[in-house]
Amino acid sequence: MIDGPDISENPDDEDPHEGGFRAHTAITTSRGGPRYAEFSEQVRTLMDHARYACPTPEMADELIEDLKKINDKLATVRIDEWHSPAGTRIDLPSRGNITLPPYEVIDFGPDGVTTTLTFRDFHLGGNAAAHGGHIAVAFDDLGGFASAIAIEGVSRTAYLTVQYRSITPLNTPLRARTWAEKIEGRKVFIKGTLHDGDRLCAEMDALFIKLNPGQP
Ligand SMILES: CCCCC/C=C\C/C=C\C/C=C\C/C=C\CCCC(=O)SCCNC(=O)CCNC(=O)[C@H](O)C(C)(C)COP(=O)(O)OP(=O)(O)OC[C@H]1O[C@@H](n2cnc3c(N)ncnc32)[C@H](O)[C@@H]1OP(=O)(O)O
Repeated sequence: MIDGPDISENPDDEDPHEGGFRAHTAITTSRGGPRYAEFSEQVRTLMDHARYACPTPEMADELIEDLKKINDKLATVRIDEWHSPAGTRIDLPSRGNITLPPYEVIDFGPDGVTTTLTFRDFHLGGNAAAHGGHIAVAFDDLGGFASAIAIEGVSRTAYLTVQYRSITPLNTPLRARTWAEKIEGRKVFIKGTLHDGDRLCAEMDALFIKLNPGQP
């Protein structure tokens, strides 16, 4: 174990979860192999292009065949969620989880978590701005991160409110910050901000509940 949240350094060597959630914060750097970062980036680029693509019927025919091959290949290496690299690779943006908009951790500790977060073409809401749902997704993960640091354990979101203050641009490195404002028993009150330079794009107010051992 290392200092900080209840972290398992060898999540493959033990029962990796209790109830319906991880018992520990699983951290890895080698799952998926040395080129897993490039693999993730190619998937993200595919998602970005697909969001804006308007293929000709002929190209759609070709793409469907190509994508079927890739999906068939990926299906052969599907494993359970507890052992998948996605979400545990702390050396990669958003811990290698392509579900999340990519963020890079600048700093984390008792004062919270600071990251550089970039919404990409895939996260388009409209008019070159990020979709509000994706902003909430980012806040949920970064809020969970700040909560994990604050309580040195695993928690789950009870509520999460976002105030959208100004347009959140795509393909622009933004500054996201989350921190625990107050802890009352199992209740962890988390705040968050998202800035484009000095401009406030969004704010978060959330409650995370520390899970009891074995809680589903
Ligand atoms: C570069 C280096 C990096 C190093 C990395 C290191 C660490 C990484 C760390 C961490 C990993 C990062 C991120 C974390 C990942 C993901 C975060 C996303 C999390 C989620 O995406 S998670 C999915 C969405 N989430 C749900 O799916 C929840 C569904 N739900 C439930 O599972 C239950 O509902 C639950 C468990 C929430 C509570 O249930 P429960 O039975 O345990 O507790 P109970 O109901 O007794 O409530 C206890 C007290 O909270 C109050 N309370 C409860 N709910 C409230 C509400 N809504 N509003 C106001 N107060 C509320 C009660 O009133 C009571 O208060 P009081 O004690 O005062 O009476």
